[in-house]
Amino acid sequence: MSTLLTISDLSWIIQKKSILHNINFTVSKGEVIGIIGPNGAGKTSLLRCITNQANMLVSKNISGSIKLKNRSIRQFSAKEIAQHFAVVMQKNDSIFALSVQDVMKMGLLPHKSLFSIDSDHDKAQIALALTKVGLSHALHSHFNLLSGGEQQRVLIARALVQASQILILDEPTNHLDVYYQHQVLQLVNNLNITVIMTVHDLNLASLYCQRLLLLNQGHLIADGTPEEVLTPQQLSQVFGLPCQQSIDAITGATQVSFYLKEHCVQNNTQNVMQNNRVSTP
Ligand SMILES: Nc1ncnc2c1ncn2[C@@H]1O[C@H](COP(=O)(O)OP(=O)(O)OP(=O)(O)O)[C@@H](O)[C@H]1O
Repeated sequence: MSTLLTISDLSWIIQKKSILHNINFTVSKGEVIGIIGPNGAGKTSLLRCITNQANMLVSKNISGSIKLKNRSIRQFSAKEIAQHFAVVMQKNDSIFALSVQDVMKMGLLPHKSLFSIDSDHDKAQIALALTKVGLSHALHSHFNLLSGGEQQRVLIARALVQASQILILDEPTNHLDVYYQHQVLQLVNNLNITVIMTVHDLNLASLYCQRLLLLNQGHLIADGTPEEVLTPQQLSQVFGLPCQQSIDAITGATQVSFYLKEHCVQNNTQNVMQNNRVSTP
């Protein structure tokens, strides 16, 4: 697999606090990577650096390098970045006193020249993407009148029409009910493009990501398959709760569960200890 992104010695300090500390990893074409870790670990900050939001890599507080196809990301124009990355972040700007159709059209902008007219192909792309996220009926709805979950699905559909090589998603399952959590992550998996996303739900991350990066306090603690990263020892240390790892009987995926000691039923605990990998912080 060819390397798309190379992150080397990436560090970011704000007000003497280390937000990201000496991060190193590469991303190969076609990988689906989940970034996991507790609140404040630096997950969103890492995504922001990778996509060089607001040209932030020029900031003197950020050191190290990010290369896209062997070229420093600092050398890419905003339009080139948008051609390579489709980004759905958690905090959206106030663009959304718009119809769903207008929000979707914004996904086509990186590939268009100024004043170019919408083609039938564009309209078909928008309709297809909305159908994929179950919102074909919402084309003429006001974006800001949709529920949080529906808005999230529109933004993912907008990223789909952008047809970029790398999809960056910050908590894509936020606001989604369990049905759409699986729908959206399955959809993302079936795109056959490179995906980097932050995910809070470790079991969803395990099911849908082939590789996980575990961050804690700005440090990259582990990088590997779900089975390698979701170890009870690592997770109980990072999240501060006892943790057990098991294999899901239906999916065969590595799964983890956390619990408080107060919630353990004595006999069950002994069985669990015997059958599964368990660790306490
Ligand atoms: N612009 C900023 N100014 C000051 N501190 C910041 C800034 N951006 C991020 N931080 C701090 O950096 C740390 C990492 O934040 P970040 O949003 O990347 O964490 P996260 O892992 O995505 O958290 P969450 O799971 O809660 O979304 C936090 O302590 C946050 O307060």
